[in-house]
Amino acid sequence: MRAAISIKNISKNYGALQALDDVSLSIEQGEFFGLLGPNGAGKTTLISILAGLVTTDSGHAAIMGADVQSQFRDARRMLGVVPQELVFDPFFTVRETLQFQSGYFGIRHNDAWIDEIMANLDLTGKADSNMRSLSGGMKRRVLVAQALVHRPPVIILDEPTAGVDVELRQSLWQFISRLNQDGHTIVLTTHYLEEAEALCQRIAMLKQGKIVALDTTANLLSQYGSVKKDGEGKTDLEDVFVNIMSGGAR
Ligand SMILES: Nc1ncnc2c1ncn2[C@@H]1O[C@H](COP(=O)(O)OP(=O)(O)OP(=O)(O)O)[C@@H](O)[C@H]1O
Repeated sequence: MRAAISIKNISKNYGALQALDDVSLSIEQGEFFGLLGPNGAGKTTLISILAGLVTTDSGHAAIMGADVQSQFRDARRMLGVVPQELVFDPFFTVRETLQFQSGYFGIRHNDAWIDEIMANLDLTGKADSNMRSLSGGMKRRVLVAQALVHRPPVIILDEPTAGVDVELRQSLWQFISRLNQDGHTIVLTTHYLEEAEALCQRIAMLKQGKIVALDTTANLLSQYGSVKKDGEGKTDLEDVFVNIMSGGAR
């Protein structure tokens, strides 16, 4: 079976800064995968390369077998990206925003699917509201909806729960988990490590542009978790993250 995402020896410099240093990674179809790392580790740069927004200096990446540069259109059609930044045209309504996004992928008459996505994200009541009138959390829901209009098999979410309330986080995770159960490949970046621990089957950790850990969540916990001094209490992904990032991993 083709990998959902294949990344081979990718490096990327911004001037003197090496944002990615020979990164290789394969994410299988149907995985719920976590891409973690401190601020500036290179997560968004990697996602931008996969989305065709940033070019690599060396290496290759493919989405469902389609090269992100030489087969850009095919690769982009296979991918839905929920970006970190809340960027919208303030004059469109929610429905228009989603129709416009469908048009970008050459899809007409997409209203039945748009209605279904909006219902799942509790956006139906806001369908005719202008984007500028929405709260930050509602805008975040529209970003998720936008990523799904063309029914991509692979979905990347770049810190989708930054600054959103508990209720939305939970409904978002229910919806994303259901998409994963339906066979979608999900890649998540987040600084909420308890979310990654609960949701992701496998995790890669980036530090200064390099992959410093790549394993199942269970293996990372058993190999890099701290044994609490009093012998009580469970180790968690935050322990693992701190241990790996401080270089103190066993
Ligand atoms: N367009 C750019 N020009 C110059 N430097 C950039 C550019 N984009 C990113 N960088 C730098 O590349 C490095 C990696 O940034 P990136 O945004 O990929 O990290 P990140 O892991 O997504 O961080 P965060 O968790 O803060 O979102 C950082 O040092 C950043 O300042």
